Order: sequence, then C-alpha cells, then structure tokens
Amino acid sequence: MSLGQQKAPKAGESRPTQPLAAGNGEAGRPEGQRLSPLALLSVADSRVMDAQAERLSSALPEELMQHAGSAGAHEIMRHYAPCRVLVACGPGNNGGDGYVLARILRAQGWRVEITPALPPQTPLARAMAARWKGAVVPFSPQAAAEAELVVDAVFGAGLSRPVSPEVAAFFAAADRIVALDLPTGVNGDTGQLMGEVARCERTVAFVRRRPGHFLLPGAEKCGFTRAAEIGMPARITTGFPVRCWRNEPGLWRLPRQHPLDNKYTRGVVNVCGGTVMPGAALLATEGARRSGCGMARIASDPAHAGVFRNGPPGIIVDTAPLAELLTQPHRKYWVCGPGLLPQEAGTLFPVLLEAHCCVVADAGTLDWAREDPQKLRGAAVLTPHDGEFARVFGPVGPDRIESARKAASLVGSVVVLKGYTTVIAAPDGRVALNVHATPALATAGSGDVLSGTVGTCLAAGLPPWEAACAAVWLHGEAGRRAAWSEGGWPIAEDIVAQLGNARGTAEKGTDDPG
Ligand SMILES: NC(=O)C1=CN([C@@H]2O[C@H](COP(=O)(O)OP(=O)(O)OC[C@H]3O[C@@H](n4cnc5c(N)ncnc54)[C@H](OP(=O)(O)O)[C@@H]3O)[C@@H](O)[C@H]2O)[C@@H](O)CC1
Ligand SMILES: Nc1ncnc2c1ncn2[C@@H]1O[C@H](COP(=O)(O)OP(=O)(O)O)[C@@H](O)[C@H]1O
Ligand SMILES: [K+]
Repeated sequence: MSLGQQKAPKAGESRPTQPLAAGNGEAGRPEGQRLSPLALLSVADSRVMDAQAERLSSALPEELMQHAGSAGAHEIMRHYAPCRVLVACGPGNNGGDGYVLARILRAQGWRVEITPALPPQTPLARAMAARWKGAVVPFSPQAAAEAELVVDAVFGAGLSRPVSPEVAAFFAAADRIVALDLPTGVNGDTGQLMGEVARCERTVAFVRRRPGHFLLPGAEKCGFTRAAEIGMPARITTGFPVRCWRNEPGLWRLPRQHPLDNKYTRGVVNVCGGTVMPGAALLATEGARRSGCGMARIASDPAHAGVFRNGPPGIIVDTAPLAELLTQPHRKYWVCGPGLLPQEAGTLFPVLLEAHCCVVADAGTLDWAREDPQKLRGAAVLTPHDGEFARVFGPVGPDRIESARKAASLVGSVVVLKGYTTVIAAPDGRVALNVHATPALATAGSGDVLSGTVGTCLAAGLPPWEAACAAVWLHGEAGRRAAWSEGGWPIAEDIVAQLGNARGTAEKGTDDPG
C-alpha cells in the first residue's frame, strides 16, 4: 500500500494501539489469553490456582511442589558456590518446598541440613519431610549463624499473623538468606512486615511474583526477585483473572511515529497556567512536549501571560477566556493543577469538566478538593502524592493498593498514587505497580513533569489507565537517565530533557521479563 492510500490517524485518537496482554481491559478480556509475564499474584490468586490444580489432578500439587523446590535449588546453584546450607522449614507448603530444595541440593553433593521452625503439618509438607534422609538440627540462632547460606522456607503465602520472636531471632542471626516465595514475615499482598524481618539476598517466587515483592517495606527485604515457572497448567493460567501487574512496556503501548503524522495527530495538550507559580505549569507543559505530544499550550490570564511567553519558544500561550478556548478545536486534553491556587483550580476545573474535557487533576486541583473527593468526579486521572491523597481521601493505609483502588472506585477516575512504588489504580479494580523509577525523582517539579506526561499519553489516544501507566514508566525511565547523567542528583528540568530518550526506550520494550 502506498503512503497515499494509508489513512492518517485522527487527532487525539491517534492510530489504534494494539490490544495488549493486560491493559486492554482485563475485565472484558477474551477467553484464552495467556497469563501475562507482568501479572502479579495475590495470595488469594495462588490459593485459587492451587485449588484448581488439585481438582485437575490429585498428583498435581505434589508435582508443583517438586518444581518449586527444584526452582529454588537451581537458583542457589546458579548464584552460589557449593557451601554449607541450612534450610529452615515451616509447617505449611512453603516448608514443603524447603524439604524438596534440600533433597535436590544434597543430591548435587552440597552439604545441607534441615532445621524445622515448626513440625510439618500439611499432608504435602509431611510427605516431603518424610523423604528427607539428611541431617536435622535444632532451630536456633546459633545454627543460623553457623550456616554459610540459610534458605527461608518458614512462611510464604500462608503467613497469617506476626512471626514469633524465635523465628525473627533465627533469621536475624543468618548472614546470607535466600527466600522461597517471600521472606518470612512479609505480607505477599501489601508488603507490610508482620514482625521483625531479615533482609534476603534473593527471593524465588512461583508462577509469578507478588505485589508484596514491590511494595515497601517488604520490597527492601526481598533482595533480587525472580519468578520461576513451576508447571502450573495452561488450563489454569490461561484466562486467569489477574487484577494486578508490574508496570512495564507491554502493559501498554504508545503509538510509534508514522509517515502521515502531523502535530495534531500526535495530540495536543493544554495546561492551565496560574498566577503565582508559573514554573509548575511550564514544567508540566515541557513534560508534555518532551514526552512526544505534537503541541502543548498554556491557557493563562492575560495579566500573567508574560512569564509564559518568555518561557520556551515552542510553547503556545492562550489568553482568551477558558470558556471561549473550549469552543476551539484541539482542546480536549488538559492538565489542571500544577502551580494553581486551590481557588484558581476551583474556577477552571469545573469548566473543563462541563465541556467534557479529558483532564489530569494534580496539585492545586487536589488541594481544592480537600476532604471532598466527589469534586474530582469526572477527571480522567488524578496524580496525588501521599500528602495530597490524605487531604482528599484520608491517610494512605498499610495496604497501598487497596487505598488507591478504593479512591479510584469512589471518584470514578484513575488514581496515580505516587512514591517509591507508584500505584496506578483504575475504577474497575485494575492496578499496576511501578518501581521503574528512582528516589532521585524526589525533587521539586518532578510531579509537574509527570502530569504533563500523562497529558501526552492521553492525547496520544491511550485510555486513562494505560495512559497513566505509560506516563509513570516514561517519567521513571527519564528520572533514571537524568540521575545517571547528573551524578545521581537531577532536577526537574533534567528529567524533562530525558523524556524523549525514555519514549524511545519504551518502544524497544522491557528488559525485565519477570
Ligand atoms: N501456586 C503456588 O504459588 C504454589 C505455592 N507453593 C508453596 O506453598 C506455600 C503456601 O503454603 P501454605 O498455604 O501451606 O502456607 P505457608 O506459608 O507454608 O504456611 C502456612 C502455615 O503456617 C502457619 N502460620 C502462618 N503464620 C504463622 C505465624 N506467624 N506463626 C506460626 N504459624 C504460622 C499457618 O497456620 P494457621 O494460619 O493455619 O493457623 C499454616 O499452618 C507458598 O508460599 C509456596 O511456597 C508451592 O508448594 C507450589 C505451588
Ligand atoms: N523515593 C522515591 N522513589 C521513586 N520515585 C519517587 C520518590 N519520591 C518521589 N518520587 C517521584 O517523584 C515525583 C514527585 O512528585 P511530587 O511530589 O508531586 O512533586 P512536585 O509536587 O514537586 O512536582 C512523583 O512522580 C514520585 O513518584
Ligand atoms: K519463605
């Protein structure tokens, strides 16, 4: 087909993004979609899978345990030289995995001992314990201290209450720890610590990783995490209704450049400019431009437009009243909040919603909605940090995912709860966790850059949750690149400068397959 025969994409809608593994509406997901490598499994998800496995074949649970223990043993053989290994086993199937791992390592000639934190209780753990023919030593901190490597197979998904001081003291005495499924004491769904938890060097997860591997403070205890395939049948994993994913390219896809592109097909982002903090609106606008929109404009009060006109030459400044601007073409996508006083946001934001604009609400708009979240209903995406979230919705709870999910469902908007682990929650319950970032992003104006980037991804035609996920990833990638080029200490302008490179990198896909 010649270029002339190709249809140019429509403004704001762009070319259709390809249907994606998870992002394209898991709720309405076609039957038969394979389990995304980006999926994160909750404890309840694993229980459902295990129950389905048991129904499928009575031999399957044991096979899965064999594979899980074997995956743990191979992880150790891959990363450690043969050494004295002490495998600490709990009463449940996490302990069962530990007995299998011990047997496999021992068969490979490693010096392995078992120490039972509690006697095996599940039928499978009992069966695996009965097959252990090697040394068993008492569960004590001294034994842990004497081992060269400790394997944590005490509690995993079944952790139901805080770990005892004895268990905590055992792991505290260990020098190097590899955990199966989760470090003992880390809640797999929330990353919260249930008692004192030691830091592991590695954690091997099964089937897929868990939200708790990515959420603080648990994330810091896991060390390097990897998911091992353990032979969970495709009949179970295919179409499995996951609600949580890691945020990486593949969960979403931004449009690539196209010969028939023009600045309007790439999308136009409009930013509300305020009177007292113009820099914030300028950063949002630059964030929008550098992340690839075709045009970014600032709407300003005529008396304060000078500072925007003296800004970067590629920014267009509009001074007509907002209601008049909204009658013009290319006024669908708005960023409303950076640099706005709450009262300014209160006069602009409702007008944008009235005109059915697609709005990113940040900063001043969130302040305007203090203790009254329903004022935000109609926004496409909200981008609060923890403080802003608390002002609108109440404090972020220990379950960060649940907090963001509830807020999203309450308002009917995508909520981007920013931080070390940014949680991107959709009103329908989908959640992505983003750790593709750096603490170097904690610099004033960085959030303004993000809101402009969300504007670009919306204007590129992505639905709000996918747009928010894409923007958070681009922002994190740009932050990493900026940190690298600025000795670890970038400022917001440096993050802006790396957004183009970030978008190019996103096109190549993720280097983290799981
Ligand atoms: N599909 C998969 O992913 C697969 C997963 N597999 C593996 O299964 C593991 C899950 O097994 P699991 O359900 O038996 O739970 P697990 O963590 O071993 O312990 C539960 C026991 O501990 C007890 N208990 C809890 N907290 C306690 C505390 N603080 N202090 C004292 N006791 C405490 C609890 O007691 P209860 O709460 O019942 O009173 C119960 O007796 C998973 O992590 C993975 O390793 C693989 O085998 C294959 C496929
Ligand atoms: N410790 C951290 N690790 C990773 N990212 C962080 C960290 N602290 C802040 N960030 C990111 O930096 C940005 C800061 O946003 P915000 O607090 O709104 O900044 P501002 O209001 O100054 O623009 C967010 O995208 C947030 O996710
Ligand atoms: K464990």
